[in-house]
Amino acid sequence: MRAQPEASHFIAGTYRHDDSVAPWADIYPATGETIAEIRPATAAEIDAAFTAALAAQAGWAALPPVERGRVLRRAADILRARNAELSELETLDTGKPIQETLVADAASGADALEFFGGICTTLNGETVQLGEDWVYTRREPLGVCVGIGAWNYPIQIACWKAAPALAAGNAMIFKPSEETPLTALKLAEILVEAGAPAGLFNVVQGRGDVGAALIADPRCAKVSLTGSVPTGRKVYAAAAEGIRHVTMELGGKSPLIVFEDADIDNAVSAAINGNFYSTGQICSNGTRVFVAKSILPAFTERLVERTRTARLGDPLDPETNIGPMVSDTQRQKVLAAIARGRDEGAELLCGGEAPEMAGWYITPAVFAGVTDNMSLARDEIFGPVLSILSFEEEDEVIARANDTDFGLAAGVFTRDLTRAHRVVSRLQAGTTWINTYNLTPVEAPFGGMKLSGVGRENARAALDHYSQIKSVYVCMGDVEAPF
Ligand SMILES: NC(=O)c1ccc[n+]([C@@H]2O[C@H](COP(=O)([O-])OP(=O)(O)OC[C@H]3O[C@@H](n4cnc5c(N)ncnc54)[C@H](O)[C@@H]3O)[C@@H](O)[C@H]2O)c1
Repeated sequence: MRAQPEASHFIAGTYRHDDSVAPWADIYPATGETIAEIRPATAAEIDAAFTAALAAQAGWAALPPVERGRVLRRAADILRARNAELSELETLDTGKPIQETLVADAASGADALEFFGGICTTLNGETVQLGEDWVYTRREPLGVCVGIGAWNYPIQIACWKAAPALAAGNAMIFKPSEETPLTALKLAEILVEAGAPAGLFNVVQGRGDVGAALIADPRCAKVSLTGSVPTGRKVYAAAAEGIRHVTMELGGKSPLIVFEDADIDNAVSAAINGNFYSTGQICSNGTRVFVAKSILPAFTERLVERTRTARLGDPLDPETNIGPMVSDTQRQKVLAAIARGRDEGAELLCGGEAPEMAGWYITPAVFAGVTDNMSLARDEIFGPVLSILSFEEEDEVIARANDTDFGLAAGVFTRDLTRAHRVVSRLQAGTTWINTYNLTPVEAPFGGMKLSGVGRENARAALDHYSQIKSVYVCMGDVEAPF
């Protein structure tokens, strides 16, 4: 098997698993070939992960921040040095084209480790003067944090959670998605190589039941989930039992609004990036493309013409820009959403087919004539399906863009400076773009409003979500009492 790790879990600095547990097959989505066999964690392995994490965390939190930061920055350097091999592994696990994984996955994880390795030295409290007396605050770690990942950006998600968690002095137990178990193990190896104490970052494998067992453990101080809204509801409820801290990075149905004065080619590029990158398996995708009526024909023609040039194929070929879906299950869900869209009366202008080739491919689909109540405009599809809706007025499009339970992201294309800021300020979304789409640098907070989530990843904001404030009142005089 091409990508078999030494064992399924990485706990207390070493690989291990219980041979008596039946494995599942980890499959390369482009061929259906089994590339590794992975075993779910047992209760004893989950216990070992908490024991190791707790033991490592106290000493780690006591280090001067600059020393913690140095370890994270070294890990960033190792990730970058191994980018080619990590990218190939990520492509095998997810089916994403190598031209994407080389630039967007381990590379973005390295950015997170470098960024949080730098700013953890600034995680300070404040002093509040109260006459003679004063209060100072300390930003303290939470303890052992649990990270649970989705399958679309496995190593990026692991790094986006581990980097701020460790920077703030916590330990982490990370459970990757069962579809993509491999690269988080590499991150665990690399952190140890960079100088992190054994047990600081552990990886345990499994499905939802293992995730649930991690959250239920009384030693879990926080859970950060990247996943769908239905899973988010379960994880949030489980976390509530133990009053754990939470970060929820959930799904979306985001609007991309193209006004009549937009640069049409740039807007088309953004629509392509915001719908078909990673074969459409991106939470923040702008799947509802609202186009001003006056430019609808020009925009649609250009979009379809360019979408037809997409190159499906072997994800390891550098020329391929559309890989397969992550699993056959996901492909079937997307094909069903496409069929429903046609039944509801939307017009399929191109794509939306499962080509006759090995692997779980779907050609990128563009629908026109989509209206607000169609399932295409309401449900998160999580595949290469773009819907065009037309609009006439600014107020109208803002109201329609906000008419969704999700609120992850939104984009606006216009050359009118004041309109751009005015519209963005009224959109109910946590991550927004003006004249671009889906750029997520580590320096910018990322996360959702409404059902799309709670808390933020990246930027300084993430450190707040991995630390808690202690206030210390300092009395400089005598203590008065009534008797
Ligand atoms: N907002 C973001 O940052 C972001 C990023 C990527 C993906 N997503 C979302 O993720 C979804 C696709 O990923 P997916 O199909 O892997 O999501 P999913 O919700 O099916 O699974 C996510 C993770 O949760 C685990 N899980 C499932 N049930 C659980 C339970 N009861 N307790 C604990 N853990 C449990 C799974 O094993 C997996 O590791 C989409 O909805 C997408 O929008 C969000």
